[in-house]
Amino acid sequence: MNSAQLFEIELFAQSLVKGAALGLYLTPKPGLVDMADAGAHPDLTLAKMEHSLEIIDDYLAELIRSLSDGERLLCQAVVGRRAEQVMLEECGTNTLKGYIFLSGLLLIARWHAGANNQERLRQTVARLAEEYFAIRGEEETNGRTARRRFRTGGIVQEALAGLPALFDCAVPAYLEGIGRFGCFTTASFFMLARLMQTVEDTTTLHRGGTMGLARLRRDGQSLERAITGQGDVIGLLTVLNDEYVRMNLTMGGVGDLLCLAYGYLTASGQLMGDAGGAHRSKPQISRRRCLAGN
Ligand SMILES: CC(C)(COP(=O)(O)OP(=O)(O)OC[C@H]1O[C@@H](n2cnc3c(N)ncnc32)[C@H](O[C@H]2O[C@H](COP(=O)(O)OP(=O)(O)OP(=O)(O)O)[C@@H](O)[C@H]2O)[C@@H]1O)[C@@H](O)C(=O)NCCC(=O)NCCS
Ligand SMILES: Nc1ncnc2[nH]cnc12
Repeated sequence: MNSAQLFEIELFAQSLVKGAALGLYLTPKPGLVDMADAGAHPDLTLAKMEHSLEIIDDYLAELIRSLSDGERLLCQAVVGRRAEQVMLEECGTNTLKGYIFLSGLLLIARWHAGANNQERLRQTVARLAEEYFAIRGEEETNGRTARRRFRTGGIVQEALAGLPALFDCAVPAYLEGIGRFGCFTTASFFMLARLMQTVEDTTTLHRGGTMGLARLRRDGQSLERAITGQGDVIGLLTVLNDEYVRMNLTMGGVGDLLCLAYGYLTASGQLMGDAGGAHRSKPQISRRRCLAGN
């Protein structure tokens, strides 16, 4: 390992931490913690989530140490488990459990894949996930129960398939949003809308069953329609958040994948649509269509 490689992977890790912060601060998000409230998570606060960002930062740094020491995946899995425990002990609850796994897997894959090549990265994620789930002992988690009960793949299938919700859904949606609306916030809600329509979120299934997931899909469609039809997007999201709080409905998997997409977009220089191949030109910022400017 040379210093350029180390510098690159450290930048990648920083992007993943930044991604988690961007995902957290996007407001409003139905059911999730944001700057306005804790959504349908009475056990969470913004301060606890912010503390989780520090834990993620330390955890990714520890993963880099393990990788640069040439350790095997099994050791990185131990580092991940430790981070889950630290989060439980210091925050008193699961804050970003899914993100610990997803960001760690993507970082490890980036290390092994070398260059910033999306196809190679996806294949490496899938290969590592296969290796990881072959050695991992099963435990009784909400996710496992939901996967069994609702015959769904959840985070396990997402990882084994090379993160399609990230590469086929969230990233293209964000870039399409930037191209169409020229606005970070609108593109972000567009990405959120698509994720809501796509992710097999086991936290939603655990809280609300198949009806809950169907509701998420419908709300994702309504959100997309509001964005493309220039409706009251913030108003809609605020109403949905109130309803999710009342119904005890959430979408932790969508939240994690939103954070991961921001992280990947940052790392690949595409967050502002101004680098990374397909989107080299600066977006045309139209204040009329930009929610942030309203
Ligand atoms: C592989 C593991 C991540 C274990 O996963 P499993 O599904 O068995 O366990 P869960 O405890 O359910 O955690 C999975 C979390 O993943 C998020 N998620 C859900 N669906 C998806 C999806 N389709 N795609 C991606 N991600 C998804 C979700 O995380 C968010 O929700 C959390 C809140 O969840 P929970 O505590 O269940 O919610 P509540 O309803 O509040 O619970 P109760 O109070 O009712 O009990 C929140 O933290 C978000 O992050 C799922 O929770 C894994 O544990 C593992 O193997 N880890 C190993 C170590 C590691 O990370 N290694 C890294 C490198 S190898
Ligand atoms: N903002 C958020 N609130 C609750 N769980 C989450 N998982 C990922 N992001 C989240």
